[in-house]
Amino acid sequence: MAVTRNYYEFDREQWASLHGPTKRAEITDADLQSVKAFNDKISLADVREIYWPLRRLVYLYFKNFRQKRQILAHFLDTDVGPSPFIIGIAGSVAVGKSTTARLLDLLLQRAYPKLTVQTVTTDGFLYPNAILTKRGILDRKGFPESYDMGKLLEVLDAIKAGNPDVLVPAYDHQTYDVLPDSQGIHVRQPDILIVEGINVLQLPSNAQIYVSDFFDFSIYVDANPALVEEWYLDRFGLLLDTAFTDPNNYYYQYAIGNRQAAFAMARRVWRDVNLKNLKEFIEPTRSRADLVLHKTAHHRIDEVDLRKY
Ligand SMILES: Nc1ncnc2c1ncn2[C@@H]1O[C@H](COP(=O)(O)OP(=O)(O)O)[C@@H](O)[C@H]1O
Ligand SMILES: CC(C)(COP(=O)(O)O)[C@@H](O)C(=O)NCCC(=O)O
Repeated sequence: MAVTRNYYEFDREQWASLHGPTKRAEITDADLQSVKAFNDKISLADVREIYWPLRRLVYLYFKNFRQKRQILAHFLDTDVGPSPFIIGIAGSVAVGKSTTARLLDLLLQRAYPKLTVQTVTTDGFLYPNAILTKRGILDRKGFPESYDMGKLLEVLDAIKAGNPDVLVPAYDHQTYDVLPDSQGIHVRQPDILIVEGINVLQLPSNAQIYVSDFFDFSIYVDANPALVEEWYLDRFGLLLDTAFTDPNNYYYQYAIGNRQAAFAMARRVWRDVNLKNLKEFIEPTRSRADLVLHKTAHHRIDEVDLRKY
């Protein structure tokens, strides 16, 4: 293990050895199959070698968090009430944040069935298209000014304070717009909450409080932007053949039109919007994460960096 800057750096083999003593008892082959079912492209080797140690680390931090809450209650001689352990997951558009979030969610639930785990994404905090259009920033979707960060902070505050039912707005990639509140997600005092989004480690200037102030653990999913572009275009190609063929879809015109023109448009969107956003606003937040999962070709994780302090 090499220690550099503020991180311990592990290659894949070193990280895989940190699975802990109970690894085999906790997860069965049937569980692995259910992981596979949720995304058939997930490598089971990644689950064993990367996600089992990660789940163990998260659980150790979770136990420590609970102990600290008990100490606080003891000190104050009062019931401090429930408060979730919150995990933030950041990284580029299409790097695999939501896949990482869902996988970690599933593995935690499998290993610790008495705990409740919920996952939310921050894209529901984008301003509606009508507002973005009015402000002339529809082509800046995903950039800091396209999110209602005040609302995100309020919602996280309510969740962290143990509010029994907090509504998290949702985003629909189909219509390319935020959904009405009736279709939001209700966060109901989970033990662990995973919050995934490109902006979760950002520090907006003049803010008094940051999203990451609510996190007890944070992960940055990292990869070479040239690879992420490939994954973005792969996903675009898949959607072109499936979701985009729905006439209500924002990209429907491309699904029924010339395929080459559609890909040319997707490459432009990648270059002018998502890559620009990655370089200017997302990548600079990497050094704030507690853990960096670095991916190479085919989403294979080849290095894990763990923050020292
Ligand atoms: N570990 C993985 N193995 C294989 N494919 C993956 C993996 N993680 C993500 N993908 C694929 O990469 C694309 C982007 O992943 P996604 O989780 O949707 O990214 P994000 O939430 O960061 O935009 C999707 O097509 C997804 O199926
Ligand atoms: C809604 C998003 C900003 C969020 O990204 P995600 O959480 O899916 O990684 C992104 O998917 C997006 O729509 N970007 C704008 C440019 C584009 O159409 O890709």
